[in-house]
Formats: sequence, C-alpha cells, structure tokens
Amino acid sequence: MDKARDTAARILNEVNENGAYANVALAKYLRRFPLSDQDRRFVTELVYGAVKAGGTLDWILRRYANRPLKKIPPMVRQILRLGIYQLFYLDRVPASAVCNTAVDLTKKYSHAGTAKFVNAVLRTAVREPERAAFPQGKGHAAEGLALSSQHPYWLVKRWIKQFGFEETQRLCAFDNEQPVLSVRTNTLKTNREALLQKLCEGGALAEPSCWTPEGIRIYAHGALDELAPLQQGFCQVQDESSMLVAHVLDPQPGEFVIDCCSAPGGKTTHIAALMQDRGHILAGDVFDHKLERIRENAARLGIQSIETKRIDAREIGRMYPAQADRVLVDAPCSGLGVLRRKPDARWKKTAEEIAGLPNLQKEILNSAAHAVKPGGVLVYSTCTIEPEENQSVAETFLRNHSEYVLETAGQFLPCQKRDEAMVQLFPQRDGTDGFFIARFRRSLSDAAR
Ligand SMILES: C[S@@+](CC[C@H](N)C(=O)[O-])C[C@H]1O[C@@H](n2cnc3c(N)ncnc32)[C@H](O)[C@@H]1O
Repeated sequence: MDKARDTAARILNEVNENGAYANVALAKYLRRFPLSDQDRRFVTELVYGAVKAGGTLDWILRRYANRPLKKIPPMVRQILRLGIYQLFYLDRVPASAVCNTAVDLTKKYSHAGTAKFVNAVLRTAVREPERAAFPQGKGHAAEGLALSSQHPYWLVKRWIKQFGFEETQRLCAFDNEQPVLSVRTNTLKTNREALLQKLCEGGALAEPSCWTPEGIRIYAHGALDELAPLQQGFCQVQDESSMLVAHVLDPQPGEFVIDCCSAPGGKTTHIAALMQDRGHILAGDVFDHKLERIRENAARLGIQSIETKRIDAREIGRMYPAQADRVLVDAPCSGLGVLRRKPDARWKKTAEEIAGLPNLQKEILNSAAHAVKPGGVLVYSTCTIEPEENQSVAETFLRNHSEYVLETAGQFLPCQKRDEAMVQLFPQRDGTDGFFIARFRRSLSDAAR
C-alpha cells in the first residue's frame, strides 16, 4: 500500500468533505503518521496542489467519469482527484504508477467494482488527454482563464467586470505564486539589522521589506518551528501589507487602544510595539480559542500591555462609550486579497457569503465609532479587494457619522507615502497581498449619534 498517497487522500477528504483547513489537516496527519522526509514532501505537494486545483480537477474528472461526482464515495473521489492531479500537473510520476496506486488504494476503501471504475477513468485520461482541453476562443475566455488559473468561474467573471481581462489574468497568476514569508521585527527586543543578521547566520535568505521599517522578507528557511529568532520572540510572522495598518493607526505610548477583531494578534502585537508596550490595549474577538493565540503571541514577544477579552465587536461602543484614544476594526472579510496564502480558500467562498459581509462590517464599524473619544482615531481595514467591503463600507460610514472626517491614510504609510485618502493595495498592481485601510478622526466637539 502506498502510504504517502493514502495519507494525502485522507487529508484531502478532511479538507473537501469536512471543511478542514489544508495546513491544519496536513500538520495533524503528518504528526500522527510518521513518513520519510521524501514522502512528507510528496504528501505536502499532493495535498496543496490538489486543494488549490480543486474545481479545475473536478472539471477534468467530469470529462472522464460516467457518473456525477456526488455519487462517487468521498474517499474514492479524493483518490480520483489525486490521480488526475498527478496525471495532469506532475510530470515526474509515471502514468502507470499513478493508475496502479489509485486502484490499490480504492480497494482499501471500496469494492472491486469501484476499483475497476477508477482504473477506467484514469486510463482513459492517460489515453485521451485532449478531452480535457480547456475551452478557449470567443465566448469562452473567462471560463478558460478560470480553469487554467484554478479559480472559481464566478470569481473570475466578477473580477473581469471590475478589472478587465488582462488585470484579472495577472491577479490570478499572483494568487498561484509561491508566497514569500514575511516577518515583523519585534522592536521591543531587537532592531531589523540585528534580526536580519541572526536570520542569515541561521541559514535563512532574507532582505528588508520596502514597505515598512520593521518588515523582513525571507526567501529560504527551514521549518517555522525551527526558526530560532521566531521562537525566541524576536519577530512575528505577518504579511507586509498587514504591517501597514498599525502605522496608519499610529498609536502612541500611554494610550488606551481597542483592537476589535484582533485574533490571532498580528496587528495587536504590532500596536503594542509601536506604543513601546506602554498603555493599555484591549484585544477583542468573538472566539475564545482565537484569543488564546493572541496571548501566546504576546507572551512569546514579551508584551505586557495587551488584555484579551471575548467581545462581539457590535457591542464595543455600548461597553466602552467614548473611552478609547484609538480603535482598530480589522474586519472579518472575504479575504480575496490573500488567496495566494490559503490554497483552499478560493473554493470555499461563495458570492452569497460575500454579499452578507458588508452588513456585518458596517455594524461593527458603527459600534466601534461610539467607543472612540472625541478627537480620537478610528481605522477600518480588510484583506480584500472588493469595493463593496471597502470603499462602500467607508463611504456609508461617513454618510451616517457626520462627527467623523476621513483622513489621508496614504500619508501614514511609513515608507511609500501615497496621496490616496483610502489606501487600497492590489496584488496585481502593488505586488503585495490585497489590503484596504481607511482612517477616520472623530471631531472634538460632537458626540457620536
Ligand atoms: C481579519 S481577522 C483579524 C486578524 C487580526 N486583526 C490580525 O491582524 O491578526 C478578523 C477577526 O474578526 C473576528 N470576528 C468575526 N466576527 C466578529 C465579531 N462580530 N466581533 C468580534 N470579532 C469578530 C474573527 O474571529 C477574526 O479573528
């Protein structure tokens, strides 16, 4: 029995059938079922590859399977997806090995008839690959792009409306790139030069980020749990564009700051560092188990000024009326600006789910507005590129809150200032994760209504 493919199929089953996150399921199985280093790498490649190619693999599979995929038992479906992935996307595995191992594996999970079916599907795919040629030409461009770039068709159509075809092509290509690991120097313990030196001495290939004074891009590194400076609290894993948010908030030592949607604490711990760990940061989130992650991060980084609390951000204004110097709303969002970092995310999102988000975002922002002191600052950020969750939410907020003015967020960017009042970073234009940041100031005289 091929242990690597068996493990990969079971992980895929957790992700596709039980909604598990790919990285979490992968880590769990690799811990539970020890494999050789070579097999671990193969399983990782199979799982991430097949998860990212999700809908495209199913489209290919439908060209060869004579029954609806829903009618195929779940484990057999995963085995077929893995088989198709290896045949169409991995050159180095011989086709006969792909078919034989898939058939053997099917016998473990199903009966001989199903094994025959799997054999027929995969061998036909080997003999007639042209059946799976993606549609192209007039009227098929969007579908062809969706299939070849491994993105859902609805999303590609939506982006083509927003950006045009060529920019959508570049955006999808960006999502498929290998993301660079970026870390933020913990300035409470060290400085960027010293950290860069430590990282390089440890064998990493790293360079300073051009977006923030604390950011570092790491191109080559071993396992994260063996990256000593990270374990010792000299840095925090955080995306470069996400590091801009705390700079736009611009917190000062001694202040009371509320971070409403704060887990796992990337921005909260950055805020604490900018405040030199002096003052009080209330880090709220609706999920208890996520608050634990903030406490772990704060302890590792040596931060004292953060208090975590389970709070629905829609209640924050009522609980802390006009009390905070600054409030950050890093809102729950569709995350469409960070798809390259989450191979499973693109297939889990739906247009309906996204349509429901602006209401929640507006409610949170409305409530947060009441928690800001007169003269204080409110920042709204998301990691998406959808105008409905970004500019529209900010504009509605301004219409309903005449006690707030919009400030020029672009002027608070630490390294590359912009004239934009609301900052929107696009992967295909800026080469970073997609991020949105707006900054509002409450007038000194008015009370929020
Ligand atoms: C974009 S993430 C925050 C990331 C975090 N700020 C960071 O930098 O590490 C959004 C967070 O909002 C939380 N959330 C969702 N709905 C919420 C609500 N109604 N009130 C408070 N937090 C909420 C989610 O649990 C999630 O942790």
